[in-house]
Amino acid sequence: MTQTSETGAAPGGRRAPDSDVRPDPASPSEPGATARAPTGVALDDVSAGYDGTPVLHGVTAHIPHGAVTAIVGPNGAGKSTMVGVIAGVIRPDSGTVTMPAATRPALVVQHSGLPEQLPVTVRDVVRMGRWAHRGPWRRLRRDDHRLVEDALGHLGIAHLARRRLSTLSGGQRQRALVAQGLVQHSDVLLLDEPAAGLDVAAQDTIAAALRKAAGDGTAAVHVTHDLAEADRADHCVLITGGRVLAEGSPTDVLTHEAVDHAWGLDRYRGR
Ligand SMILES: Nc1ncnc2c1ncn2[C@@H]1O[C@H](COP(=O)(O)OP(=O)(O)OP(=O)(O)O)[C@@H](O)[C@H]1O
Repeated sequence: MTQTSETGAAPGGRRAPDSDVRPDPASPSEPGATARAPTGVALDDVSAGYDGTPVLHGVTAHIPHGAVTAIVGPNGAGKSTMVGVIAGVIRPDSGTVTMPAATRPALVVQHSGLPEQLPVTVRDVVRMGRWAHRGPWRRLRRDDHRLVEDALGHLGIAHLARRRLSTLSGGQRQRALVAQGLVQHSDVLLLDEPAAGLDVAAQDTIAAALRKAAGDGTAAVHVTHDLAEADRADHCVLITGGRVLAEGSPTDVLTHEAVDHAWGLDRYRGR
């Protein structure tokens, strides 16, 4: 049984016969399910890329539940590709991704990836997050509406709920997208550079949302270039050149030596 068949492949994403995305039978995923096994998402020797060009090379990593995980690395390291593989929108060429049974990871991309004139309000965008449970354009239930209003509140955008998304600032849009990710109540929440270009208040709001999701038992993952923010995560994966350079607690991973090596700064030392 695989889960990627439900999610489809991203443009250029391919699936090889020896790749697999496996449900973890030990862990439930429906909202309200509380007895999550402390397993998380496991990537085992995953290779993936685009149109025959490899990007990830034998990535093995563990994304724990009930924790905030930061994925860091230089530009082009493969962070978004790794998140895409976990989300199931990029099919591995080989290797396995194991996650809780029936989980549909919630993926939040950057606001800059949205069509400029999308004719939807902020509340519409957040409601769409419930489609994972109800189906597209289906009538939402009272519980769904409550979750939507809660998420609008958590992200500090309740007062913007009736505004068209296209009329908002970048930071406000990003908050709406994170709210959409939150209401999916997935076991696995993936935010790709959620705080890029945002002010300190917006960054704090999104960090708090990640922390809350982790507190609810979710594997809350964010890609970030902010090493101070990564340092506040519970778990950190440092990748460079499509390979995991280090994984573990931020203190263990984000050493001067590892950071210098990953970003190629060691060649500037000693000048
Ligand atoms: N849709 C795509 N088609 C082809 N190549 C791609 C695609 N998306 C990314 N790549 C390539 O894959 C490599 C890794 O890209 P990826 O976006 O995963 O890196 P990243 O670590 O997230 O980078 P950044 O920090 O710059 O966002 C890069 O060389 C990039 O050019």
